[in-house]
Amino acid sequence: MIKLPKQRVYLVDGARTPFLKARSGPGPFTPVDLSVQCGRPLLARQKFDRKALDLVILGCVNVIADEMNPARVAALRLGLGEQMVAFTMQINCGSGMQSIDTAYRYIRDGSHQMILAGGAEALSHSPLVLRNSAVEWFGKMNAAKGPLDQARAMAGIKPEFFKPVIGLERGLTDPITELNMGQTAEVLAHRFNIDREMADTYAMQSHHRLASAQKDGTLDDEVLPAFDRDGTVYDHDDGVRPDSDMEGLAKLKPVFEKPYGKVTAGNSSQITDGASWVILASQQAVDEHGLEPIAEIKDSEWAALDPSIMGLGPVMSASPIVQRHGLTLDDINLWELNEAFAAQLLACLAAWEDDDFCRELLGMDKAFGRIDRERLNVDGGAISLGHPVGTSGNRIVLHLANAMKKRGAKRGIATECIGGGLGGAMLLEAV
Ligand SMILES: CC(=O)SCCNC(=O)CCNC(=O)[C@H](O)C(C)(C)COP(=O)(O)OP(=O)(O)OC[C@H]1O[C@@H](n2cnc3c(N)ncnc32)[C@H](O)[C@@H]1OP(=O)(O)O
Repeated sequence: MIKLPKQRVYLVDGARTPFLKARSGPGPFTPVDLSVQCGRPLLARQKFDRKALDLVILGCVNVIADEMNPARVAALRLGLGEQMVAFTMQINCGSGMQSIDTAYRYIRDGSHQMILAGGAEALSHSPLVLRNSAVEWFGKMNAAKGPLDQARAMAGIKPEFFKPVIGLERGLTDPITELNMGQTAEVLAHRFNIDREMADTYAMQSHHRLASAQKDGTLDDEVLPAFDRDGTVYDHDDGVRPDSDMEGLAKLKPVFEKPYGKVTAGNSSQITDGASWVILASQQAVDEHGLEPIAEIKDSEWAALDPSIMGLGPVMSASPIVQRHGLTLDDINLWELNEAFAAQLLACLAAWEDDDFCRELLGMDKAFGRIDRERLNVDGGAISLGHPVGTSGNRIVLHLANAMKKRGAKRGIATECIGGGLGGAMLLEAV
């Protein structure tokens, strides 16, 4: 058997679009448009020739019909040439991290030197799935020959045809448990006693942190403006509410469990469009092209758990990484834990502090420990900037690398929960 050399893998640069809140209709950009919008300026600022890239991988949950394999469509629109191999990955909210992990493993194992790995999602363009009777009716309409046939087919129209089976909830219901993602957060709020005040306090902090990062220029290299065909410029994450306060948050009614639930529009991640790319390179590519890495990727882990408590995916995936490196939670200087819901994130923190949970699910003899809140999601997260599901995993790795560099942090973990009962985590180290 051929044994390939293990190479060190570096994150050398990355960028994303602003995250744009999905409003009533389709937003200005499709997943590929978003990928091209941030991919073009990202590649333009590199020293290396585009031909030095070996592969393009893109995570995307809701692929749209005229952009099948969006990775390849984006690669061609980015001018990466007909020879560029490009594939798309789907593992729900883990898609954008899975693209980085796959790139990391290819480079580490020696088969590739430099890979463009991204995530793209336009939730405002999510396909509407119609019931079979409606699809049959559209088929008859299409096949109708002549006005009489058409009139006959038209007469069969029913109002129910216009009610999608999967519609504006955008595929956010788990098919096995039939729980909406928000309901899984309610399960965790109940299990770990997360009350409304705790969830709202966390949500308010997310908005304040993002607002301050936007103001002080922290995101300037990371978030590149996007331009639509009318010349409108989109230059910031537009879901942020800098003036968010406890009074306003407290007025919101629970959305997923009425009337006593804890999860509201204010303490949930937002439905958003956005894309993100990172460039990963081997030591050889770094030396050859004179690149300046931001961080080194040291390890990754995927975990599976009961879909109804999928929100604990970060605990199940990040813990084994910390353990196998002989570290404690306190040795991790920065955390990016995707804010699917405030209650879900707080439940993860509570689980790590819970003797019973750590015994039962992590096989430890007591609680793992406490994560310092000042090291967690330091510049906001999906509650304030939104959660384009196929993109977020990519964004949190990119932002973790940038935040580690800015703050001189030695180690960081990016981790997220994944609908369907999975979790993903990556360990980064300063270079
Ligand atoms: C594995 C995983 O990652 S699972 C997670 C996957 N993602 C999800 O499940 C998405 C979860 N989020 C959602 O489904 C949606 O955001 C919902 C259903 C919770 C809310 O949807 P919407 O009602 O469209 O939310 P919207 O952001 O428009 O807020 C509704 C109202 O709440 C109020 N509101 C929202 N945030 C705040 C806030 N911080 N302060 C005060 N009021 C607020 C506003 O009044 C707003 O209406 P307005 O802006 O028109 O005045």
